[in-house]
Amino acid sequence: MERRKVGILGATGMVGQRFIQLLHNHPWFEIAWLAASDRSSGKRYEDACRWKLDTPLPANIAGMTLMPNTPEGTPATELPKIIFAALDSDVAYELEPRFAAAGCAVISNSSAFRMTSDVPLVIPEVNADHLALIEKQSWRKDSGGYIVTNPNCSAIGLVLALKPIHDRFGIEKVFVSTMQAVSGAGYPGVASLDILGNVVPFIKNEEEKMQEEVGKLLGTLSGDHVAMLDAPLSAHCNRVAVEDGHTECVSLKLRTPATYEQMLEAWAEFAPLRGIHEGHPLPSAPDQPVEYVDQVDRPQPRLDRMRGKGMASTVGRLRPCSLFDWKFVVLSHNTIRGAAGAALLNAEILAMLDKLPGGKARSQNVPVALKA
Ligand SMILES: NC(=O)C1=CN([C@@H]2O[C@H](COP(=O)(O)OP(=O)(O)OC[C@H]3O[C@@H](n4cnc5c(N)ncnc54)[C@H](OP(=O)(O)O)[C@@H]3O)[C@@H](O)[C@H]2O)C=CC1
Ligand SMILES: N[C@@H](CC(=O)OP(=O)(O)O)C(=O)O
Repeated sequence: MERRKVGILGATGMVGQRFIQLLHNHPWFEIAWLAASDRSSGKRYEDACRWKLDTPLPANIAGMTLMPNTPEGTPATELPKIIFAALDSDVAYELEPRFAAAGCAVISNSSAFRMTSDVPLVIPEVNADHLALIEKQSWRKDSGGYIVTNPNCSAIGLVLALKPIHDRFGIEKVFVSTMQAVSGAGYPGVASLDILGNVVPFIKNEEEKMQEEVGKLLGTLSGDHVAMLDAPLSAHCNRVAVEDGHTECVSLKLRTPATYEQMLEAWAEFAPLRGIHEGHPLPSAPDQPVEYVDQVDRPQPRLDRMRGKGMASTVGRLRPCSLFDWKFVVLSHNTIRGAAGAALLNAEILAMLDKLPGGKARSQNVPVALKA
């Protein structure tokens, strides 16, 4: 089957590189267009980018020329209708709407529009029904284009672990303290003299983003907006000297009591995309979105971040909490499940729902709950 052409905005950055890695040999999508800042425009990708991943830069990408970063900079017939965006939020704020207005599906990583009422903030296993909001966007009505976002990298791992618990027992309040990898700050990111042998107890805007995004992700779609989850969350966010993988210590108060076995059962049985998997797999979806590890000293970033090819959220150390009900540790890969892999999964579910511009349905077998 012919693959759909896609573009990457911010292709030279940490998340842009992950997009290239994850899209290499993707069964549904093919990279046809790359752009970054004006500094990079017109250069060959291998000359503009400092490739930082542990797999080789694909040869077909190395020689591609970076295009201007506006839709007008590329002839309309050559501009892909699916754009993965990995831009800093101030740049995204300006550029993403221009691509949506030009008829592109903008699958964004950035925080710029996550909390905008008609923009879906989506983790497919958690709230795929929120994708219906794209139909409320003026770009969609005018040109067919739209913006869909994935959450902050710390919010994603946490919400995957919270969702099955919330569905069964209800969440009343959450306290979370993070230990976030340096790759989360992009490249070159945090200076080595600031982070080596050190912990930095501040990441700009991170605590605020976690607090509000969790409310939207676990909220309820109500017509043209999402009614936020009514449960307070307090976050402490810290930068630690880890390369990849965000670790989070979580304490939870539930609305109805749950036993240890019931908590583990909720995580083990959480497989909302499995029905879709059976006939028409989403290529990037992990079979088990939340994996529980029994060992007393896990999860650990180096040992557990690649579970589910970097798309699983790993939970461990479930134990009673003397302040709330339960406490545990969550780990997820910040540039795969927390960024490029999350966006790719959003694009895959949009393809399956036949919502990508210029496409045709991947499946006749879309579960009723997802028929947005
Ligand atoms: N790293 C992570 O773990 C996560 C990151 N994110 C978000 O993803 C986005 C990208 O992050 P990350 O890849 O880490 O950042 P980087 O700093 O590594 O990369 C930034 C990218 O944006 C490009 N860029 C910079 N200025 C402009 C401009 N004016 N116009 C067009 N392109 C521009 C850069 O191009 P050039 O090389 O030419 O300068 C580069 O490709 C951010 O919004 C970030 O918050 C989200 C979740 C996790
Ligand atoms: N701020 C995160 C990464 C990130 O870019 O978050 P966001 O996508 O919300 O801007 C970190 O430093 O680890």
